[in-house]
Amino acid sequence: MTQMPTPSRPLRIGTRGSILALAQAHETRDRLMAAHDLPADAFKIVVIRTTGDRITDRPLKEIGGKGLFTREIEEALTEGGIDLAVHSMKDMPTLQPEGLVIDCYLPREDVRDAFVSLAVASIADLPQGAVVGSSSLRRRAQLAHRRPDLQLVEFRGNVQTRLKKLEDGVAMATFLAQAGLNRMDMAHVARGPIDPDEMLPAVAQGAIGVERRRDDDMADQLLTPIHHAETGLRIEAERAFLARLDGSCQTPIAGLAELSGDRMILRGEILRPDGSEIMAGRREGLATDGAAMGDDLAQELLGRAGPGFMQI
Ligand SMILES: NCc1[nH]cc(CCC(=O)O)c1CC(=O)O
Repeated sequence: MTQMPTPSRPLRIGTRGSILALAQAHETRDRLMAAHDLPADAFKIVVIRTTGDRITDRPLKEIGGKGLFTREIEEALTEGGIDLAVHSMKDMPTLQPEGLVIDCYLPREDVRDAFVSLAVASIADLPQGAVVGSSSLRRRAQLAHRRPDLQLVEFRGNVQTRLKKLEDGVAMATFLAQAGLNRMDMAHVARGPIDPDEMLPAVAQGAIGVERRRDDDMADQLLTPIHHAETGLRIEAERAFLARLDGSCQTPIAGLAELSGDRMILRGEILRPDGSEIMAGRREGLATDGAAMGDDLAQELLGRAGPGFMQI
């Protein structure tokens, strides 16, 4: 336990207001309380509404731009309205604004996608031509690649909205991150996680990062004992892979780093949005070399794909 100065005011933790985001903010607060033996009222959770929360009637890829779920939160952090920001790393742009840094990661949850259906137990059990709901470019492309017979429809909204759509017969199945379901105690709504060999997850899926102002030494000291180093190494590798590819958020990208002792295996893939083509590869090396492995793997895939691949 570190000896912390008694804060003269509560430490403000910024988050989105969704049930999942609040669960993540509370987990962060609880870990900080335990690490520093601080009471709950040493912290204040501040809910911030983002562009992605406001616009619910259009697919996110149409709204475009990076950081739909994070921009307003980062602005509040920069301006000093909050002291920490808790993020799903999956939603984070690869670069943080000047003056902000993410160097604290909580232990990663399940990285896998979950299959959700009231009718069938798995992708393989979906009948020919079945309708599947997803607005994720990656999941749509991966599914189209595996099962070109399926019909894809846009599906947005929170878990409840999506389950209602399944009940109403809008689609026979959909996908959610297993991590989000676990954190909301809602794993029972899914049929179970999908093996990454079948559907490679999004970069940083299941990982929570805590952002702070770079020059805020108090925040740095607070966060150091709750940082999970293994998660940090994996996210560093996956995000280096993403950063090299990231020219357009219109390209389906998947990536997953796994550790075995001091070794890391990084898998990555890029797909055509219609699933007609996939470029996949892997790197193995020292866990501490993840950033170089990610960058190198991305360059290999870009080279194999050729210049036209990343544009639609
Ligand atoms: N794109 C929204 C989003 N951002 C993070 C999660 C889930 C939690 C996580 O991956 O950490 C989700 C929902 C989902 O994909 O089902």
